[in-house]
Amino acid sequence: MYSNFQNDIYAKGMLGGVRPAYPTEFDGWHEAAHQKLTPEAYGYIAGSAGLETTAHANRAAFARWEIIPRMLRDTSKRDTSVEILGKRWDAPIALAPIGVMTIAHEEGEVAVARGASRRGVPMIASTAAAKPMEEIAAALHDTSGNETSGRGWYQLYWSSDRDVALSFVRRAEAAGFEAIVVTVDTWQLAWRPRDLVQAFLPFLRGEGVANFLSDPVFQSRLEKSPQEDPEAAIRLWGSIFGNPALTFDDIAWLREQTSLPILVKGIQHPDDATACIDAGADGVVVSNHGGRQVDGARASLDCLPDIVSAIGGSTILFDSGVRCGADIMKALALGADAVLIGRPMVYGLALGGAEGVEHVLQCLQADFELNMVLSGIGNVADIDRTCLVRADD
Ligand SMILES: Cc1cc2nc3c(=O)[nH]c(=O)nc-3n(C[C@H](O)[C@H](O)[C@H](O)COP(=O)(O)O)c2cc1C
Ligand SMILES: CC(C)CC(=O)C(=O)O
Repeated sequence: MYSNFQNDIYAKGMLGGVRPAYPTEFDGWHEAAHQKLTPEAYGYIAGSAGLETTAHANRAAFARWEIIPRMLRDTSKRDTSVEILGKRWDAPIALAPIGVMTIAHEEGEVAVARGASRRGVPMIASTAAAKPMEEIAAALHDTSGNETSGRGWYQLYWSSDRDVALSFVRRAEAAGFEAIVVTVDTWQLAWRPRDLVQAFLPFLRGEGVANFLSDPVFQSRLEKSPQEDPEAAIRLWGSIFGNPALTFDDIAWLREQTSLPILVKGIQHPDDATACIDAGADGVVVSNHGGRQVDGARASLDCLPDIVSAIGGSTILFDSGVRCGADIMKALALGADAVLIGRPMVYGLALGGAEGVEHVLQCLQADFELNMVLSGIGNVADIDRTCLVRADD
């Protein structure tokens, strides 16, 4: 039971005089991480596009839904597990793909992988990770210590050099990642004022390009190795990173290249969701990239119900604005199969590396479980639209 964590905290405090090493909710993680991070790293992580209207809308959308807890329902048996793409997850939570995590902590995605596997939470490793995917996979699957083997998916930023994109998929298969998540909303960075005013883009100093620099196909495009001529390697990265020409036909093409499940991340319109499934994807991630791409875009949570109506039965994951157990419950009630945790995890990483990630996940798992059972629901499958009302009704 995840909620044993609550008892542990009280017992350690009252019997041993020890308080938790880190805050236990989002604002606390955010504030403490703000103190620790460099101004540039904080701006990159916390910032969003434009006036950050969409980032705020993501949160406001959660506030427009309210849970009506039901009483006197037997919740003595509780089950937070879900089945996603044929695999059982202990909780409806995975880690969102987040690039260049060495700006938050020196061990970057390796620490994220360790924290995630200790909590049994699947991790989606980003193409823009600061560590090569093989290193992340090794950390995920490392069962030394008391870690259990973790579960990983690979997030593909689809290069305009298709052979590089395919090489990433082949490497992901070989490294044991269990699904490919194609992110389609960020083939170019949006107007991000916090980064612009600090003129900060970590990739240009070689952070977050490890998957490219270590890739044999990428290397074959260079005259000299990335070690011999790092500047030329970064220039090539900049020119082939994203692919504005991508269409649903490419998703259909990818379907023929790999037997791994494919999810398309960054979907906000029900017709796009339908087209992804028609092209052979197994599901989508409803997401506006945490408000980091199209400022003025609709809140991600508000996009969810129409997409569920359009492609219900396919796998539907959700992110953008998930901060606490109640948010997880609301997203599930509106039809998501599971949610992805973004910034809360990054702040945990900044605070304490693998231990900080583990702590944040443990808090979210306990908070979710308690929210669910105290609402009179013993099983994730029973979370549905009847749990919620609109705040303005
Ligand atoms: C610092 C940072 C880096 C990110 N890098 C990636 C990435 O490499 N690939 C990707 O698909 N999404 C990336 N995202 C988006 C997340 O996967 C996710 O959609 C977003 O964080 C959800 O919003 P939230 O953190 O506000 O909940 C990034 C987000 C942040 C904050
Ligand atoms: C475009 C990537 C390199 C990173 C990303 O997804 C982000 O900063 O939101």
